[in-house]
Amino acid sequence: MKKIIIGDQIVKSFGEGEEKRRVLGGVSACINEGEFVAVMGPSGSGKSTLLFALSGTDGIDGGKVMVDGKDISEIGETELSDLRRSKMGFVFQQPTMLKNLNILDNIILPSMRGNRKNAAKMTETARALMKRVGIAELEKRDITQVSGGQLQRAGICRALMNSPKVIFGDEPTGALNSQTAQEIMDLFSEINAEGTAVMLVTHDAKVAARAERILFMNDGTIASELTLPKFDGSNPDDRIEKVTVKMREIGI
Ligand SMILES: Nc1ncnc2c1ncn2[C@@H]1O[C@H](COP(=O)(O)OP(=O)(O)OP(=O)(O)O)[C@@H](O)[C@H]1O
Repeated sequence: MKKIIIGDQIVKSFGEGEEKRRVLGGVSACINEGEFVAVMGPSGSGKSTLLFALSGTDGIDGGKVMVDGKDISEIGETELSDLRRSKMGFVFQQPTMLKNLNILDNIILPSMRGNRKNAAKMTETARALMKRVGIAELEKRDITQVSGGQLQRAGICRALMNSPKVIFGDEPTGALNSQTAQEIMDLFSEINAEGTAVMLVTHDAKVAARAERILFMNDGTIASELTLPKFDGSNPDDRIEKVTVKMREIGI
């Protein structure tokens, strides 16, 4: 299977001098085309740091990250940001959106950079995505006039604007009630079933159980891995049970 992202022996530290702390201690992890990967582990184990390293959002101190066959340390800032914009989408716990723009413009804005000529096409794409995730009627609303779940749907539209090869999510359901979280996870599963790879950082076994590979981090390393069949909606409870058993086994 083709690997879209390869992280090889990634080392990352924060702080200086005596305060310096190694957060990733030589982590190797990849994302295959169309794969759904979850990253679990205790708070502070390095999950988000790994996500930011693999997506080229943050630099690393050692090792290598390859995106679509390119070593990202060997390309300039502009090429890296183009690569991130064209191949990756990002969904966070709470989408950061601009208060003075409506939902539609917030979805379009990040993909417009350097591409103003395509405004009509972008609007068309955004409208199709909004319809698809069930928020078509909200395009003119301010971001303060929608629910947390609706805002997260808008965040997912924004992440999908450039048809990325991979979507990264950092606790995308962390701020949602369980019903809305389930709906958002259904959306991630659908997006993945259509061929987009997904990597989600989560503390929630229910969320991780949607993945086909779960990386369990501990203290800056991948302590264990669990593989499940691709999610097709069947046996959700069995999958969650497998994840929780594994979590207990490795003590997280
Ligand atoms: N920009 C930063 N500057 C300094 N320390 C940082 C920075 N980002 C992360 N850290 C530290 O690195 C460690 C790992 O952080 P990270 O956010 O990757 O953990 P995590 O497993 O995602 O945790 P959580 O589940 O709480 O989100 C933590 O001790 C954190 O305080």
